[in-house]
Amino acid sequence: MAKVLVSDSIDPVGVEILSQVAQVDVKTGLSAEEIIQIIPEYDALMLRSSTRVTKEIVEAGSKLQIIGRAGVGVDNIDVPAATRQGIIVVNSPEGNTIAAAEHALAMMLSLSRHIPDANQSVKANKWERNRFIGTEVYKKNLGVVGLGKIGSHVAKVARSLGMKILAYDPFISKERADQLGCTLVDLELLFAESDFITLHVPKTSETQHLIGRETLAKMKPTVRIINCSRGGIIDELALIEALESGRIAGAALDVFEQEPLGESRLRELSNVILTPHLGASTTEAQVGVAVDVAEQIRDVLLGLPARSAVNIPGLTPDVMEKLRPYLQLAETMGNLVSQLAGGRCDSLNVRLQGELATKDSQPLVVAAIKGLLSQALRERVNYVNAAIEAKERGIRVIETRDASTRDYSGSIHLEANGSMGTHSVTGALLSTGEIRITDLDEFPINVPPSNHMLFTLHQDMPGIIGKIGALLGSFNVNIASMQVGRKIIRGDAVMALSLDDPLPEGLLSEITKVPGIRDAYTVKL
Ligand SMILES: NC(=O)C1=CN([C@@H]2O[C@H](COP(=O)(O)OP(=O)(O)OC[C@H]3O[C@@H](n4cnc5c(N)ncnc54)[C@H](O)[C@@H]3O)[C@@H](O)[C@H]2O)C=CC1
Ligand SMILES: O=C(O)CCC(=O)C(=O)O
Repeated sequence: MAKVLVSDSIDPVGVEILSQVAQVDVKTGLSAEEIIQIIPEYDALMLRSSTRVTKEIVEAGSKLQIIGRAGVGVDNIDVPAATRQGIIVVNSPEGNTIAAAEHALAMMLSLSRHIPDANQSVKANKWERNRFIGTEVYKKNLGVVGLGKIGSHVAKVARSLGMKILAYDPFISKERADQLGCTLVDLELLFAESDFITLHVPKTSETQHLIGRETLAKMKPTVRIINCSRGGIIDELALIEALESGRIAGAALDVFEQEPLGESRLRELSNVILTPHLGASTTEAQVGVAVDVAEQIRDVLLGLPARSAVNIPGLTPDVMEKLRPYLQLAETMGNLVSQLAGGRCDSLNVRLQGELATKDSQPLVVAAIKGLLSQALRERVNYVNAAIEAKERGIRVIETRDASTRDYSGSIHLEANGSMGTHSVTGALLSTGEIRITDLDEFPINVPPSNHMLFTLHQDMPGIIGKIGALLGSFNVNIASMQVGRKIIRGDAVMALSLDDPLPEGLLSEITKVPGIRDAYTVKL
């Protein structure tokens, strides 16, 4: 019989479901070393946010088929390590949405009316009515950073409280924001104009310290900040300083850079409310996430696909086998075109060409959408939810198939319309299986994708390539390869450069100032 280790406390209904197919051991509070000792016996691991699934744990789990996170964020699991080991990682993308949104709203109202302090005062036999003068949220600006599932629900409820919602989410269309009654603004404006700011973004390298000393300095002195997303999105030390100096009015935190919260000056501040990562802690959410994840673990142990795998597509093995090399191609092209078009795309045209123009190549469309959304949703987007996510974000996906062949037996052409205009790319595979970008904005090129890329649209004229090379050199950026594509001599052309180093800040705008350069884009693949 299969064995499942449940390493954090989950609702008993989850254990019941798992017990249908496996022996279930609930062992909470184990250290990493203790988990490493016992994990080789287990086929599945189920956890919440307390267990940190490190690379060492993953590598010790020689029998592990699946790791289930009873919640949304998988930042406590080394997903790349699990993927390398062929372990499916699943989560519950929606099970605790309402709970987390309601916690953020409760934190906002508690802050504005001093509920925790007033409660303590009455319990200490005091009656301090003048000490707890609050502030109304009605007609105030609420800045919502991250307008995904939780952020959207917060926005909806806050609107009914009479608040004006300013939202920042580079991956959400204006139409979707309009539907929610939110005004999409840039982060600068959101920070400057908000009376309350609530964070609902995943923890990524982009969101790490999204709020820090510099950004806090731009906020109103009356602003109150709520963080029910992840610790580390706010620079805790900078926040403490801003609260201590009265630079901002208050903060309510459910999540921390270190959990459980250790020694911290936060505990001494009267303008701060702290909760111990309770966002998902409602009876309903705990049942929801436990059922959602336990069912997926049960299914995978029975050899069935998982519905919310964050790292492995839930495709049937035979389709997967046939399309595998092209899935990566479609995903890379989706990622590339999303970065060229700007995050907020409202349409994606997918043209499957040559031998890919068949009915069962549908997963390639999904893979292209997954790539398109990967900048916004990271590991949260998968082959199962990509199409729904695109629909919810107001992205129109148009598929066409063209069986005629050109230089390659099969190729994928994508065109996306986003905040930086309409851009297109085509990609194909060499006989070795390597990916080539064969067309950019209808200009023929032939370059492999690489980690750091620079694309320019320019006028084909003598000296321009040298100028770009010299400019990059003066910033110590090494060029790995370079290609130019043009249709007519001295007409419009594109340049595609693979770089060994990321482009330093400010260099892109210098490039666009070079005479003859019309546009320049950096891309990370
Ligand atoms: N405190 C708690 O107990 C809980 C915390 N969470 C946290 O809340 C986060 C959000 O959850 P959901 O709304 O379900 O996720 P979601 O994926 O539906 O929404 C996240 C949104 O953030 C946006 N985003 C990504 N990068 C961004 C950036 N750099 N700037 C602005 N927006 C960006 C995405 O476009 C997306 O719309 C989760 O990642 C998790 O870390 C979730 C549940 C419970
Ligand atoms: O398991 C929990 O209570 C935390 C939930 C959470 O942070 C998440 O779902 O991302």
